[in-house]
Amino acid sequence: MSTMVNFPKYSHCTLLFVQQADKLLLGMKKRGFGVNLWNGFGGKVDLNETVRQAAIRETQEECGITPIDPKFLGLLKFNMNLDQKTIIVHVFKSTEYTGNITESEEMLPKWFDIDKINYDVMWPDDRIWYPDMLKTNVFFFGEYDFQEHSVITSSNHKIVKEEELLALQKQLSKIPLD
Ligand SMILES: Nc1[nH]c(=O)nc2c1ncn2[C@H]1C[C@H](O)[C@@H](COP(=O)(O)OP(=O)(O)OP(=O)(O)O)O1
Repeated sequence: MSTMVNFPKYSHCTLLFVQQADKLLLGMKKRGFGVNLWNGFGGKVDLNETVRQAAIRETQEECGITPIDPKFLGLLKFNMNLDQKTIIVHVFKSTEYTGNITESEEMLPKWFDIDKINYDVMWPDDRIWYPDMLKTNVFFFGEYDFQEHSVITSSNHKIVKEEELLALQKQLSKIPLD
């Protein structure tokens, strides 16, 4: 049975991927939440910015590039029992970018062959939703309960229509997408 909960504390975050042909750009988090794990680029949405602006800014800050026309693909809701908070993550993907990929204090960027992504060195939910994120024109919603940061106690991943995703975004986040 699902134990999905809503904690009073919400944190609104972004996660952006750059995918080109059979390659995906990931970064290894060098400090803070999710340290040593490989993931897309992102962080918390600041006051007075839209979610999409935050996704672009975080990518610029973390790996030096500006993603072009990031597509909003998915929403992830993480109930973190240990911290008694819910993290809402907005997932974006771009195929083009400007600038040079550079290491930052926060992230070590690296291109991966999509068929060689090692989910053992990533957040445990990633192996569930990355396969859909890597497709084209697939939209998804997922909710995950975490006991500790590395243990998922229940999960619910589903593919949704783009309109449903936009409606869910409005429902779960007070911050406008654009
Ligand atoms: N279970 C999970 N699976 C996943 O793939 N990414 C997760 C995740 N939980 C959090 N993230 C990602 C989303 C977001 O990009 C990032 C949020 O971490 P933080 O809030 O610590 O961000 P930052 O360290 O960049 O903080 P700021 O720069 O202060 O915003 O971690």
